[in-house]
Amino acid sequence: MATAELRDLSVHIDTGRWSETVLDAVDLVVPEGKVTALLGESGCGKSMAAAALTGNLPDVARVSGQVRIDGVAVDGPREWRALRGRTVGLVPQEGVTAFDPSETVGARLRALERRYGRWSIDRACGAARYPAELFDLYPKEHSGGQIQRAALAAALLPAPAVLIADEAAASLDADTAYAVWTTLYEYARGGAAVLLITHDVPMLTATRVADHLVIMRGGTVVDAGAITGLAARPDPYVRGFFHPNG
Ligand SMILES: Nc1ncnc2c1ncn2[C@@H]1O[C@H](COP(=O)(O)OP(=O)(O)OP(=O)(O)O)[C@@H](O)[C@H]1O
Repeated sequence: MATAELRDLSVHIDTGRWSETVLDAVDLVVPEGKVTALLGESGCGKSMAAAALTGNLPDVARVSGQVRIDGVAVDGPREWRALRGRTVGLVPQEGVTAFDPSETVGARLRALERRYGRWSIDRACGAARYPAELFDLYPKEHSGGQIQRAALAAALLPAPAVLIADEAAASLDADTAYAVWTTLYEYARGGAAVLLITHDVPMLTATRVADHLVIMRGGTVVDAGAITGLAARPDPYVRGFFHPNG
């Protein structure tokens, strides 16, 4: 198993049309055996943090600081290629981006099962609540919630030591979302480092799946701790997540 970390990580993006510091000196630790939840307003850099932790930053990004997996700084596409799958897995915010559009989801899942020889398809699809009846469909033929669950199954098949789930339950009904959150909790308890990016604070507070919460704003980490401590903060931005009506 492995811990994933961002150390003093800054990411600057200059597309030519505009330029922005999307992560600014971010320190973030995702420890093994635990669920860490990442919260923050839309556009504050949560998905960029997920991209950094999985070696998926845009090519145009200028990066300083370190990404460490299991204490070792990772740099360069070759190193990331070696880590993806078994060591680091991502459930992307848009599940469809986890798949090749020209291949059915079932074909992709079967290929991952063969390639890694870790979890079985039945186990991964059961844990992700992805029904086998959909195997013959292409990614675009799925609903948002269906392809999100397929993306979770795909990420679980290699049984990664670090699993980053970017709004993995966002398009799901409450019961299915609860089941997916339970899966992520149990997966962490099996020893993995799990980062869960979410806007669903009511589910977070109701389930208590997260051992630790990290709060971002404007590309920086502004606070971190357990739910009870954070919910009692005087800072209106932090407090607002837990008491939306004041
Ligand atoms: N591929 C990209 N290229 C350039 N800039 C990007 C790219 N993806 C995101 N950004 C910019 O990076 C900043 C952070 O975006 P990010 O997707 O990390 O936000 P987020 O906190 O995940 O938001 P949300 O909750 O809405 O998903 C935004 O200002 C966004 O415009």
